[in-house]
Amino acid sequence: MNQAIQEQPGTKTTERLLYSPGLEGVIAGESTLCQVDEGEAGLRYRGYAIGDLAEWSRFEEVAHLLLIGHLPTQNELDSFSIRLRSHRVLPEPVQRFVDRLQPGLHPMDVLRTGISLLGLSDPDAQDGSHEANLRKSMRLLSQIPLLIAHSYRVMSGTSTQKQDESPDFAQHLLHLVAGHKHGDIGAAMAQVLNVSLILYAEHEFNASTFAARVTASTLTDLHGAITAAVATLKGPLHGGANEAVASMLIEIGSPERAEAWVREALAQKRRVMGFGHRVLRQGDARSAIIQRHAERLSHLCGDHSWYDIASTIHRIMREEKGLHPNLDFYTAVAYLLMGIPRELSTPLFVCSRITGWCAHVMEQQEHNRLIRPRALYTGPAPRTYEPLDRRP
Ligand SMILES: CC(=O)SCCNC(=O)CCNC(=O)[C@H](O)C(C)(C)COP(=O)(O)OP(=O)(O)OC[C@H]1O[C@@H](n2cnc3c(N)ncnc32)[C@H](O)[C@@H]1OP(=O)(O)O
Ligand SMILES: O=C([O-])CC(=O)C(=O)O
Repeated sequence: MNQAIQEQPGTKTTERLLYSPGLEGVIAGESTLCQVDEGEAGLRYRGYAIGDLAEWSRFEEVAHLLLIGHLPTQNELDSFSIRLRSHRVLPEPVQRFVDRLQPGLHPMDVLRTGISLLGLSDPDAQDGSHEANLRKSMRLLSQIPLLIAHSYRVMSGTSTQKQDESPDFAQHLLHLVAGHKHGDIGAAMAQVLNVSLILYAEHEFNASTFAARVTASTLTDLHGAITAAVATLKGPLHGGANEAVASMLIEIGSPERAEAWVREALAQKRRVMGFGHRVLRQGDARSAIIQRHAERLSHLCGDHSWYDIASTIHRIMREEKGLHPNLDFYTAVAYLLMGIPRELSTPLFVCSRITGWCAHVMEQQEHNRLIRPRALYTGPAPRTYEPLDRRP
């Protein structure tokens, strides 16, 4: 038994087992994918610092790092990108599902069901080998943006975008979800989206990844594990927080209203979305990176209002609660500036986290042990069974 865990506040030991509500502080498995550290090292993917990856890489390089295991050479990146582009098509049954969607559905629910359907059409559906899982992961990485964009367009009754053949993942995604963006501002938006995809790609045993690993640990299929992960990400305590932050910024509307709004929320003991973290109690290294990009994009767009509302909330939360923003907070500012519909904020998270999820599913299945913890029973003491006709 791990001594550090025993010392966690709120943990109780039963006769032989340890209990930590919400599994806080529990090491639930091993992983080579990512190191979450609040200290100097910050966050690292397979050993590489998040700051370096965000500064220098294309998202496809990070996807290659997580899925294949190393940063690609130029040749490897070219063939990885060509493979991704070749998968930019939705299978017929999925396209039919999309074409019949009605307005009013949440894009995360559509995505969850759509990914499950993609599993039915996948040519490797019945193959659970590592090679097949890698092929499925690559297909999902390309199909998910199309699924999100096409279904959003059907549900909102907007016209179909002209096909964008850009080889660059972030540029293609921006075109799909926010339309064509021209000139320097378009290039800057694609660059910030690229950074946000890198920051969102992986974060060890967060709730959605853990859900994927629990599902994968029964040796079920990859699409099933990813469907569970998408359902888990949707909640506002996890990935759904980026949409909730966008809603909050829109509701506040102008920088002058921000301080009163957040003080009122705190007075009513409401949670302010985009703040706090189960593990990163001293701050989220990713937040400072996306904040810097959101501020730069505000200058370039000549629109400071979202950023100013956000920085006022940030100041009050620090002063009043000592809480730090997490990755979702300033990401919402960047996405609003890009013209991304707020309901697509969490689906965009999926476009990136699919890499981390798939890498975890493969890692889990390669060193599998069924994930099956215990519960601390708190129900009634043993009692006598009364047959139906003798119950009062
Ligand atoms: C990509 C991601 O998934 S990052 C997380 C995204 N989620 C959010 O932004 C939602 C808002 N944040 C939260 O709800 C929480 O901070 C969580 C769920 C992320 C972490 O929660 P926990 O580890 O369970 O923290 P916990 O609930 O113990 O909070 C500790 C204290 O901080 C307070 N607190 C935590 N987050 C917030 C918040 N966002 N707003 C106001 N108060 C908060 C709690 O009320 C609690 O105060 P108390 O001790 O006076 O009761
Ligand atoms: O680690 C977590 O609990 C949540 C998070 O920041 C992420 O999934 O990126």
